[in-house]
Amino acid sequence: MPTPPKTPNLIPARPRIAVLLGDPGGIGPEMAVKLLARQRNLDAARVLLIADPVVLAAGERVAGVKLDPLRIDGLDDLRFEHGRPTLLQRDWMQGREPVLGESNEASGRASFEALELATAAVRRGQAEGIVFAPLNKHSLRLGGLVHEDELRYMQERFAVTGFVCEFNLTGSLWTSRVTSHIPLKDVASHITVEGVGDAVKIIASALRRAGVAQPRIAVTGLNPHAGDGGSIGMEEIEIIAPAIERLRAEGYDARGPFSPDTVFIGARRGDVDAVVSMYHDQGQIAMKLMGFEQGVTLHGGLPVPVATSASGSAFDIAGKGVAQIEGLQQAFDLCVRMASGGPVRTLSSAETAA
Ligand SMILES: NC(=O)C1=CN([C@@H]2O[C@H](COP(=O)(O)OP(=O)(O)OC[C@H]3O[C@@H](n4cnc5c(N)ncnc54)[C@H](O)[C@@H]3O)[C@@H](O)[C@H]2O)C=CC1
Ligand SMILES: NCC(=O)COP(=O)(O)O
Repeated sequence: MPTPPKTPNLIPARPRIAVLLGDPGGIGPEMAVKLLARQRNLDAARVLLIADPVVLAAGERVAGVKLDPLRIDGLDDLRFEHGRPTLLQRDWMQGREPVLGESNEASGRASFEALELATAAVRRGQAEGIVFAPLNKHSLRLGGLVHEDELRYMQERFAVTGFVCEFNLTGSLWTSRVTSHIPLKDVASHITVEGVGDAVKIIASALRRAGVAQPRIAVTGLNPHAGDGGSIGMEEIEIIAPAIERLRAEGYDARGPFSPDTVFIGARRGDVDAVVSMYHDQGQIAMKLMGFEQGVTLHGGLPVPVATSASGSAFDIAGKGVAQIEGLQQAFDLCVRMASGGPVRTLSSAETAA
């Protein structure tokens, strides 16, 4: 009879994480290769790298590192060896080198197909999480994405009928948003009592899972100065304040509506655990200024953690070898912790370095 391990609690769960290179024309391949060149990441998880070989080779050249993957032919053949990523490669680019610094159909298709394969691995019960290096939404569209964004695409692939929402994390502060990747001119018509309620509830639930028993959630207004008593717009009075009242009656510690331009002053000093904004830039400009390098995006509402860096495809520095990977590292760490049932917060730089 085999001897049971003496210290089972110290054995890492090593969840299976699908890792994607992101947009071939950007810094994603370089970032993903740098991430997987860190031995501690291969010790923490069983990595399934899904990649086009030409894009991977380009990423290796820019990063100045060569990975030593275990190659498999398909998901039916999935296996892992400790300390090496498993590589499932597909010739999406048909042998063509990625064109750095631009969006095009080939890049979009390669990114999109890799995402499709990663969701297939999850659906087949062969991966407990997904981490992708930065995608580019314009390329994705050229490559066939018809959804609002990759989150809504994954929602459909995972047959999630409930509300999904992007979370952006920097340190211990979280944000969610009522609208996400839609034109600014359409935002006001998408702000509803139900939408505000959904965005607060989903982040409250995520924070509770992260160990915050009664999350304090600040809700922004839509208009300058949260409407200034109705003199600069009525959405606060007619929609957002009633939504907050309803949430408070249901037991949520929702506060506001706060002026969108100043809400992060209190949030930064720890007055709240999360900020729910009405649209992308209300939250992301502040979050990126507070911690662009460490920022993480988590795709809330999906059956498994799907995480990426807050930073994007950075076409302006593609191929230069200067891409930082702290955000992607944080995304990977968070995904591994969530997939193995551990704490959900992001770590400080000192903790990450330890
Ligand atoms: N994780 C993801 O998949 C994300 C994807 N995006 C996508 O990226 C595309 C471009 O977005 P932008 O707004 O131009 O923002 P961006 O984050 O790609 O670039 C903004 C600025 O930050 C710099 N930068 C970005 N990442 C860096 C890194 N890792 N190391 C050093 N410098 C870095 C860039 O050089 C640029 O000056 C869009 O299509 C957007 O949808 C944006 C954010 C996250
Ligand atoms: N799905 C990742 C993503 O869209 C991140 O970009 P952002 O819109 O949160 O800036």
